[in-house]
Amino acid sequence: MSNQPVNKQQATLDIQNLVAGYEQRVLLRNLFFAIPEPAFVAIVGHNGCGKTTLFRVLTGQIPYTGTVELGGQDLRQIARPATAGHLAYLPQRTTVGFPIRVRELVVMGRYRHHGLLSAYSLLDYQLADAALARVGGAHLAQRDFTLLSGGEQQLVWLAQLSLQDAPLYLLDEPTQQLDVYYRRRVFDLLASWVEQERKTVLCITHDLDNLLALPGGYLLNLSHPQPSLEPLTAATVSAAREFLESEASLSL
Ligand SMILES: Nc1ncnc2c1ncn2[C@@H]1O[C@H](COP(=O)(O)OP(=O)(O)OP(=O)(O)O)[C@@H](O)[C@H]1O
Repeated sequence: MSNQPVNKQQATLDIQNLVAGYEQRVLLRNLFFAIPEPAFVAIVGHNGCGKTTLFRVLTGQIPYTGTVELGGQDLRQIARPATAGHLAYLPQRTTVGFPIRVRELVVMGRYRHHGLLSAYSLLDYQLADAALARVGGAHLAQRDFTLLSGGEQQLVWLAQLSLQDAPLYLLDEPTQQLDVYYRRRVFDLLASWVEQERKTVLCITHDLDNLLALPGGYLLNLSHPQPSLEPLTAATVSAAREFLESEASLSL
């Protein structure tokens, strides 16, 4: 296994004939897609169709057949993709079991520059404050993270994630617990990661309404019998909604 430095010019993902699941249950069947340029990709589909399972493949947590390349490198050759800086991952649920100030948690997004528990510099804290401000969470900086609401905690994780500076971001329902204002704000933030920082953002979401306002990208419907990347437009989002709302799509 090698952890070669990430080539930032190849911030793409290439998946060929991916098959993955659990024991007797195959959830991802012969999946093919390639993201040639930094882009926003909305991953939609029914509960249990395999969206998080795809992220478990990409983060090296479960076995698979087929090939997956991150930035031109075979995923099988990368020991821990997140630790090595190839990607940053925000799971659906993340808990912290001890009291910690929000600012201290956010600054840990700089861990690859320092190690998780080493001393962070003034610059690191300035970056952490700026990241919190960008998600609309500046007022939370001195609060105890464990006492925040679920939505406030989600904003803090997004701020921490933005400091990780990886070419590929995997977000599992990042707006799940947020109110309507912050949902819009988070999607705008993700769009800015693509446009201004040239990141690729894979975002699992059931929030189809907010996808309509995004400036572009792709849609991947994993409930479809043969999922493929489609351009993210009002027409494709409406078609995906119609498909997912139909009784027939559940039995496919
Ligand atoms: N470790 C496991 N062993 C066996 N089955 C599992 C395991 N983890 C998940 N599953 C099952 O695999 C299926 C797909 O799970 P996954 O988390 O990928 O769904 P999802 O598309 O992300 O759903 P949701 O929208 O509800 O989050 C589910 O039925 C789940 O119960």
